[in-house]
Amino acid sequence: MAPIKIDIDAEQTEFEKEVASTEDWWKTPRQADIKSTENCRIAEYRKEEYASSRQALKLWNQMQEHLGNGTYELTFGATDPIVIAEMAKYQQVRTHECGSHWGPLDQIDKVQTVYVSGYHCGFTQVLEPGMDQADYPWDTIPKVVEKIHRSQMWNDRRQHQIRMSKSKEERAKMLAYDYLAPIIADADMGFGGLTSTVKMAKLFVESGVAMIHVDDLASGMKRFTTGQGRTIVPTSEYIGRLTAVRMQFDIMGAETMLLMRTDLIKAQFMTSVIDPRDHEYIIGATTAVEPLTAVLAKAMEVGELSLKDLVRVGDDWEKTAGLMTFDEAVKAQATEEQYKAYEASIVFPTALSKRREAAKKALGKDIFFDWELPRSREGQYRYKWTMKGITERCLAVAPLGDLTWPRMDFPDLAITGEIHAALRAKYPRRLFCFGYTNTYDWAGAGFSEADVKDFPSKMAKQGAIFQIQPTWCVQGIRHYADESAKMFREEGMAGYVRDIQKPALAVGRSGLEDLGAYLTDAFFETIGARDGIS
Ligand SMILES: C[C@](O)(C(=O)O)[C@H](CC(=O)O)C(=O)O
Repeated sequence: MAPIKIDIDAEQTEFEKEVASTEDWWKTPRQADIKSTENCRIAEYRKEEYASSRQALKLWNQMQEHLGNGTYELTFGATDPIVIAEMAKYQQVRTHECGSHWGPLDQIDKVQTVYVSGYHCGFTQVLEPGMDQADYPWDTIPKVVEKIHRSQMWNDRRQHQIRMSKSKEERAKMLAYDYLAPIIADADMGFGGLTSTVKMAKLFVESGVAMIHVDDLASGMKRFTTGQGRTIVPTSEYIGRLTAVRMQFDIMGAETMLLMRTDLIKAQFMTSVIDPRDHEYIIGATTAVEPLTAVLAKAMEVGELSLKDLVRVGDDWEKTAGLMTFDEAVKAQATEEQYKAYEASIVFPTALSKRREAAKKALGKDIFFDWELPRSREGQYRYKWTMKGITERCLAVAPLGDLTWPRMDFPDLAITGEIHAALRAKYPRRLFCFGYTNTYDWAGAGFSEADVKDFPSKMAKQGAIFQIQPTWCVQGIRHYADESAKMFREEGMAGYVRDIQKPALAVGRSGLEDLGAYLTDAFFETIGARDGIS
């Protein structure tokens, strides 16, 4: 291929125009709360028009409305286009007669969006299924989002074709649905190195996603049956992941939204102590015991130990190690005045080395504290989650994205209230997410049915205007599939006609029009292909 001739001055003028337009874009209301990366000088910068931007603006506007009205979006996890098409029937009713005008605000109800769960995709959308370890290829969920978005666009076209084949009088009697619900997808921890995070962010924009969430979990270190569930990465690594996404969205000029999730709540481990912002929360031994790994190695010499056996050996070791944070170790040995003097001399973020110096100065002696001794066989450091630690981390990354999600698998308005208030003290328009789990025992925790009904609106009043039940796509589908399989086994077609076909046809859900029978035939009419019969 022969090189092209470039007018250097014209090229420079065009690039400066692009830079100027990016800086103007960053001043729009949608972008105003975001600290974009100063990357628009990156030569790769090319602002394109993306469906992702259209859908992100739609989602952002929905959120502004919820923020203004004290309402909230509550949706559930799904990946099947048929499920997602049915979800659209519980969204605004749009009448084509008034263009793309949405139904009145009071018609905005829940289920205005679609959530794509990593937990679900890691089992159903991959060649090799598995538990929610986010160990599947990083392009798995972007491809699922693209499939969903294409099906939404197809349904929108199909619906338009049917409607415009009818008279105005007939159309006035027909319901129309907004199939183009914004899609929010689980981007897990960004999938390893920062370049894979950048590529994943690019693929998500090109897939039509409206928003993704990225968390601070360590890759592949979740444990599900031993109670040692969550390992997180240092604050610096978390910031790196989110900055990689922010940079890629900025390079593309995409309006795509970023939901920043932290799994600090109930986290027990951290992969590294490289960031002094985390030192306050790292747990160490305060007695000169053998390293835990040496004790575990000895225990394993006597024979095969299960994970739970190893946890038990670890629990026994803990009783001798005096595990606590450095501040707790100082407090245990200081007088009230000495501890006050110690606290007054440390400012955030204070590395352990500085804390040791401050303690020696305040107490006149060294404090024995060794965070290496409790390290696990995978090298994890012990971590103590605190409200202060969560708030610090959420504040550190807030300007990089749109919403904050301090993930917790138990509904506690006191915890979310404190964290959300701390964020809003600095970022008054901060929006939040809350996710529900499929196993929480609401009744056992004292919630009445009325409490459960009211919980989402109470959470919304704290700013969590985006709420998800991500695992309906596993628990819900299993439940209905189980019922259907049982019905087929026990009653065959009689059960199918009674329980599925009759109620479905009663509301016109034959499946034909939903799968495009009219549109396909319209192709034949247009192409003029005749098979000699029709
Ligand atoms: C939201 C989530 O990331 C998902 O993959 O759906 C999971 C869901 C769950 O485990 O309940 C999560 O919250 O980690």
